[in-house]
Amino acid sequence: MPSVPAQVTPSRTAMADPGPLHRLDDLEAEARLRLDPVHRDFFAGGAGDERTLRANETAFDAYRILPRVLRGGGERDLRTELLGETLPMPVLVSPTAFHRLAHPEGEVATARAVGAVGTVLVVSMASTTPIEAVAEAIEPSDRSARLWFQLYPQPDLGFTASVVSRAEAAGCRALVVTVDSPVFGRRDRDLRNGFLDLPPGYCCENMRDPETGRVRDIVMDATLDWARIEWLRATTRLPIVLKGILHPADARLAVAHGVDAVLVSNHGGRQLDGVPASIDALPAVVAAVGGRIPVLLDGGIRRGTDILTALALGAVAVGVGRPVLWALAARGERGVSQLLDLLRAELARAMTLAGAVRPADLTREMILDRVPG
Ligand SMILES: Cc1cc2nc3c(=O)[nH]c(=O)nc-3n(C[C@H](O)[C@H](O)[C@H](O)COP(=O)(O)O)c2cc1C
Ligand SMILES: O=C(O)C(=O)c1ccccc1
Repeated sequence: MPSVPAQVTPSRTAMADPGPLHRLDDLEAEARLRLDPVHRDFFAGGAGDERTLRANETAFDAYRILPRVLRGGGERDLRTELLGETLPMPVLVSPTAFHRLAHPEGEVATARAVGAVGTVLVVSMASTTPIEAVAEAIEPSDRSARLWFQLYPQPDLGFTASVVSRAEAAGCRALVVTVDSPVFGRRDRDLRNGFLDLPPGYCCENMRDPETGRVRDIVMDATLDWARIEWLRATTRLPIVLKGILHPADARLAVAHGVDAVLVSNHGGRQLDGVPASIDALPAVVAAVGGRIPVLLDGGIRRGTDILTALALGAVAVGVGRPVLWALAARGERGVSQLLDLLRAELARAMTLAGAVRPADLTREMILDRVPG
């Protein structure tokens, strides 16, 4: 029998081509081998007992797809209109912090991969690469790629305005304002691991003060209210997306305040534990918005069939968070490309099998809900 080396942790330099990607789950397993366990817990974890974190994925089990047959149509057309632009598919990359903890190339690798596919990367305010460098990473030939900027509005309005100006100047096409975080969620894994801050050598580059060069801490602001959304509306001409809407009454208020889109999200189960899975909160928000603005969703999207279910329940597009971090940690830029290609292929196949040529063909009647496990 050949001897097996005791050292199983693959080194990055020695890594052979990982080959094709058949299953999104494989990325998480590969990432686990490569990540510092403390960072892995930060990426994987949720708030409290992680009930919402688990629910985001398992809630999809209660929905079944009722396909239509004999509808023909040939090749699928996944193009999606969103905020005045055409995306190649209804999938965005949701904002996640600290990509350089997943891979040395960090947000630059993510941006190159998303750029090549031509969809939207929502760059986190807690990015470990400055927004300008993320924008530069996208090849000029990938001009259809878009960056949106995720903002935690800071109590210092002048500083908030300067961050928004930076995002505008870097070419970001929308502002995604996270509204589910008036305070940081309590995450037991991070507390137990003592993960409180970035390791030396890393920082939230978008928090650098334009005058002093000092990097500020991100403040989760419990005074944030609708008046601040009005202030933002008057501060920027960029479209505003509110991220973290779950209650239909808030969706109505968002429309009333001239917001351009809402993103149904529970922050991947990292803020208030015990809130519904995103997919379960979606139908009521869609009903409240009544088609006046687009509704997006993130949380627990792992399969093309999950995307199909969300679109049929009224989302215009979905975001993926953790899968991108696993892809980046496991395989770098190539992993993120493979992940997006896999989701696109799975969605196209699911739509073909369900008899939908375009996302608009996916309707509420094609989903059976409350199916017992
Ligand atoms: C490690 C990590 C960091 C995140 N950082 C941010 C952030 O900086 N800003 C934000 O609005 N949301 C952040 N999120 C939430 C994601 O944007 C998204 O809502 C969530 O990950 C979607 O769920 P999924 O991971 O199941 O796809 C983060 C999520 C994770 C897992
Ligand atoms: O961890 C998060 O979910 C998150 O949103 C965040 C925000 C600021 C800094 C680090 C992470």
